[in-house]
Amino acid sequence: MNDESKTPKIKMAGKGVEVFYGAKQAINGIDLEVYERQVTALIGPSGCGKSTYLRCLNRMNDTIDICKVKGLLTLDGEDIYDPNIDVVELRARVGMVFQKPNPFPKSIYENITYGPRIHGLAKSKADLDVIVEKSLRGAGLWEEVKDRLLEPGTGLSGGQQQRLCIARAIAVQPEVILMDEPCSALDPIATAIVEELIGELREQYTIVIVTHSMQQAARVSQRTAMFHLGDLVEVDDTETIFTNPSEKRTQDYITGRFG
Ligand SMILES: Nc1ncnc2c1ncn2[C@@H]1O[C@H](COP(=O)(O)OP(=O)(O)OP(=O)(O)O)[C@@H](O)[C@H]1O
Repeated sequence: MNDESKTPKIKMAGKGVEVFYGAKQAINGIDLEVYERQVTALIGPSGCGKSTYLRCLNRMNDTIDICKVKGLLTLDGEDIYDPNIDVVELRARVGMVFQKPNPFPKSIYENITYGPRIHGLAKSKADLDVIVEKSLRGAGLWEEVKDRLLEPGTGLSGGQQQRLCIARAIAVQPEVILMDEPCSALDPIATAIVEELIGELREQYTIVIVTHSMQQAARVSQRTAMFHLGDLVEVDDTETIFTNPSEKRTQDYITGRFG
């Protein structure tokens, strides 16, 4: 093993991150690093700020009027809240998959091609065809939909729709994929398929996932960050968090004593 394989690169970092909704503080000054090509899980009881923190990473909180973000957040060392940052481009580099599958009310094909079109990633229909096949294969959906690409995305099953949303996210060649409880609306079989997919995606992408399921965090992530009441309680290798956490609050949460 060379040094590089031992020390993963920091892909995204937060330093002193505070988030306010009006006068109410939801994140109390968090430092958190996300390593490249790893899955980082954000866990903690309801309302502790997991989704709020996740949304800081691609400035999704900008869409909420009363929300103010302070502190430093970087992507490859670059301040993503710098006024010169193009937010549309940032959200292509840091894509997002939501809790409820939300395909556009358009065909499977158009769901995938919308992003690449607006980002100018394709010059021709042939280019788009390649992107569609590659993205659907990447999301493990190609075999199931290749004969019905012009049918509405909303006609797919819930699990297929979520994989379509993952395909849509990867179609614009992101570097980071944020997932906010991506399996909470899925049945156990669809959940297992998406979890397996997350394992494959991390070979190419950096992933940050919010999950309420301890088992899911343990299965899919390499690092786990425990949140409580707007604080980062601790962050460590997933195995350490689940077998030997440093903090009592983490121990209590993972053993079901609160939350
Ligand atoms: N749009 C909003 N307007 C006002 N307050 C908000 C908004 N979104 C979140 N909050 C508040 O911020 C705090 C953190 O919420 P957040 O959704 O980030 O927590 P969470 O850990 O993701 O919760 P859950 O697990 O229930 O999804 C909560 O007190 C919540 O009520």
